[in-house]
Amino acid sequence: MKLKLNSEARAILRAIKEEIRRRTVLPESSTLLEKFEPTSDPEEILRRQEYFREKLPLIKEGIGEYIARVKPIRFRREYLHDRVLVVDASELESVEGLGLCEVTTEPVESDEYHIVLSTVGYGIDVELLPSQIAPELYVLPLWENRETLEALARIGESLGRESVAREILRELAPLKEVMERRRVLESLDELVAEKEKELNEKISKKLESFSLTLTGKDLVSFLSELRAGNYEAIFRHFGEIEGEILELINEAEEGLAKRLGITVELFSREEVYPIRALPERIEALYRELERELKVELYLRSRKILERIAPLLPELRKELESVKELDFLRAVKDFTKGFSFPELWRGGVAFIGGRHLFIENPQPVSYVVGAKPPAFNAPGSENVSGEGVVILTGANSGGKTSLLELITQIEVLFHMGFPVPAERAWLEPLDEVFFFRRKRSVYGAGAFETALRSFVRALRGSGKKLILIDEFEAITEPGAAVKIIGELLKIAHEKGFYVVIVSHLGEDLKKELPFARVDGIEAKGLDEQLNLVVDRQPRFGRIGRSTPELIVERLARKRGGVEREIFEKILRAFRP
Ligand SMILES: Nc1ncnc2c1ncn2[C@@H]1O[C@H](COP(=O)(O)OP(=O)(O)OP(=O)(O)O)[C@@H](O)[C@H]1O
Repeated sequence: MKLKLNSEARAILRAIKEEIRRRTVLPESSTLLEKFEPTSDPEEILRRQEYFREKLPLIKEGIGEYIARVKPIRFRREYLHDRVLVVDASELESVEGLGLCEVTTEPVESDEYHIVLSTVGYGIDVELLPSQIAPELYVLPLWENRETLEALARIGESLGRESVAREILRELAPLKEVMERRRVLESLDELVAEKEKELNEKISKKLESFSLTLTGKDLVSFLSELRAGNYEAIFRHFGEIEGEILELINEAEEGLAKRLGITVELFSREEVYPIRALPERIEALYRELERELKVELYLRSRKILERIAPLLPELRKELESVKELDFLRAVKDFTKGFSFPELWRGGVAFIGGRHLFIENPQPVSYVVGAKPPAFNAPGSENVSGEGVVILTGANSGGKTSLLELITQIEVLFHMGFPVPAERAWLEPLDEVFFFRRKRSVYGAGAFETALRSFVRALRGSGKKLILIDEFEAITEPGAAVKIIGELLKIAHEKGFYVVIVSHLGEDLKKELPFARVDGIEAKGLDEQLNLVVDRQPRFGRIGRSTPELIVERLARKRGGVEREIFEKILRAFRP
């Protein structure tokens, strides 16, 4: 049973949804709003209230930051070109269906592929399961989404439970080393170039200091050796430096080996200076490392997956529930200070209602229909269960805003949400109509349209709330009294709840003894003749209008003949 809303009431529903939507941080969370379409079913309203009562308190401050860091984790089926699977002919068909990698029944040259898997003993033993053939397809997306896992773990903590994401993160830890080596591999060229430069700088320094030592005492003995034809000694001298250079080369290669986790022989020993890393050796090193890392990654992934595979369904659930948490967080933020309305069989009543879209609104209490025993707004003794109310009062007093507030409260109530009021008593309705004032459109067209929609609202039966903002603006006051009078009689007979804004309170009251007339009034005028309005309507009292207040003020301020005239005018307002 959906609550029916006319187009202007629906616009308020849309505005409310937008408020919640803009508070969510994930793109899909607001789809949950679909589950909270306004309903007329009291049971369903209570169920939703129960849900929010239970869930909203669980949402802790700061959880939004983690929610924002949760990205979807996508596991994609990919064809892996780096491996081959050697199987028995009988298995061929079913395994090709998996579409994960090359499959053959013949033994293969191991150079062709980095990884050779087999069910028949030609490579790494596997069963024909995606998790054994291509475990990286599961493990790598998780590794790449560590931030999401970490955020999930934090969200779990904030909810007081351990997320499976924490466990998955722990299991993924052994991948770190392989992934680091992969990174190093990717920058192998730069790394080698850097080492090469460093090495040549060291050698060049050595050579400089070597030439320096020759200029000293050494030079004399060097020359005498030369004169004596003792070349052996001279070569020994050079040999010494050569040994030192070789040592530097070894050192550089050892440094690289440490980072790459593999023995390395890259630099040519033929030339002395500058030393060059041989491109074909770099290439060979790259290939060797690549293969080793692929195999290593495969083996570790397989082992990790064995342990985390049972956790993945739960992870999926947790990821899904983040949307709900995001939604709840948005609702919690939007409904801060709101309260859950009580189900009530007598119309609409609330204490301290706060308009959603007015900044720092003056809280307003209001009642249409039966008055709840605890409804204690000032002046409520003048309320005696009227279902039809005529709302009168000063221009810009807040009449339209009050109709909006009533609609907001009704819409939120029927969505199962808390409402912006200290306390509220609300009856589940079948239909809510909100007719805004049609601004200064005179003429038969607008009048006809408005009249037709009112009559449509009055058709049929059921629980209805009809809010009408100043209908007389589009017709003549005399005619308006007759029309409104008849419409409200019908509404009264059918037991519909109506609030109608009108300046014709006086005349309508005469026609409609069953209706209550409320008034929003100015507390007075400030120095600039501006109204100081009390937004709280007075129950059962016609509101004085702006012109009346201005006349009153002038009557009080002026003296002599003028004052007499002003007082005369003022008396005309108060028959
Ligand atoms: N409860 C409130 N607290 C604070 N400001 C309010 C409140 N209600 C209305 N206002 C402000 O008063 C101004 C006039 O409100 P509104 O348009 O509802 O008055 P109105 O009585 O319908 O006026 P009119 O007679 O011109 O139709 C608006 O700027 C609105 O933001």
